[in-house]
Amino acid sequence: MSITTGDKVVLIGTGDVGSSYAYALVNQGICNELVLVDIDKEKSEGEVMDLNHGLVYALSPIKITSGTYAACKDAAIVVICAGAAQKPGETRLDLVSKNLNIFRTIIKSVMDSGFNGIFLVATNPVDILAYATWKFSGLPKERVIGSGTILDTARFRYLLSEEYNVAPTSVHAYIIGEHGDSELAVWSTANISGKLIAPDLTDARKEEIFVQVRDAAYQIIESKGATYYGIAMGLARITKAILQNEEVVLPVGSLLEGEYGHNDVYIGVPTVIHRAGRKDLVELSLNEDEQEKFAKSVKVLKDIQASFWT
Ligand SMILES: NC(=O)C1=CN([C@@H]2O[C@H](COP(=O)(O)OP(=O)(O)OC[C@H]3O[C@@H](n4cnc5c(N)ncnc54)[C@H](O)[C@@H]3O)[C@@H](O)[C@H]2O)C=CC1
Ligand SMILES: CC(=O)C(=O)O
Repeated sequence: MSITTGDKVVLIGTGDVGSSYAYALVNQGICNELVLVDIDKEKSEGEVMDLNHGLVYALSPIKITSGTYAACKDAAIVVICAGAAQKPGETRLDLVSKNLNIFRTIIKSVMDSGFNGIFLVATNPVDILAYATWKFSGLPKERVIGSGTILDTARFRYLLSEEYNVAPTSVHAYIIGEHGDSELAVWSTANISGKLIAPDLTDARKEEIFVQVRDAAYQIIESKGATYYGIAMGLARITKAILQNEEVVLPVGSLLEGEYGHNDVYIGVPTVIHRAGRKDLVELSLNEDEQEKFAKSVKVLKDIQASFWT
């Protein structure tokens, strides 16, 4: 059966991340139908009311309702932001057991609806949960995408744009690996308009910038309790790339099948995104140090996978 067309999006989980994503979708005119689902129905209904009250000022018309899993049947994309979030001092990986259990129920409910579209997963630990979504749904890998390092890469590009006083869009640089503590910056290819950045910066400065990226979530959670605007805009960007068949390269969570020398793991790598979901992966030419760090990041994720899937 061919993939569902149209541009209906169903959002599961309307907490801080989900509601910010919905707000970004409406403001950017990315889809024409949005259904909000949450175990806390009152919360999703409240979000729907609030969003609808801004519609007269929205970029383009959009129908926003709250609903049940039945709404997934003809959805082009189901975006999952449901589940527990980190509390101060917790890592993303600390959430794994709780959120895996939630995902078992959610993915079954979505698939039972007759869903035939693309999953986009944001809940943490996002790489493990994207892998779980792929396993639980039985959908082809192309149709299960994690948010991967879309946010970490945006943080990296922002910090470099501040360092060099250029727009973040003119900085071409990637964070790859786990969306979490074992991620890495690909300094060897980072550039501004083709000019390599690495030779310009001392090792100490590079490390400082990387640590700011890696630990940004901890800092924001400590100061305001949660992070949501950055990821919401990243999710909106991925949604737009899918619905508009952009074939743009974005650093998302994709299944590796031999790329970068690894297999059977969802992890953040530059990936071509189009209307059928994920297309090819872009294999960056990593130097030896980056290859080693990437392998360590893969191992962190695979060790966790091994404790849930034998
Ligand atoms: N991938 C990324 O880069 C980022 C991921 N996140 C992750 O996103 C997730 C959501 O974070 P927040 O929105 O801040 O949390 P939140 O606590 O504000 O919202 C979670 C929502 O999920 C709902 N929910 C829980 N169980 C459910 C179920 N079984 N079915 C449907 N809905 C259910 C809750 O009612 C709540 O509305 C967390 O896991 C967080 O770590 C957060 C920021 C960045
Ligand atoms: C919470 C989280 O995953 C982030 O802000 O990176």
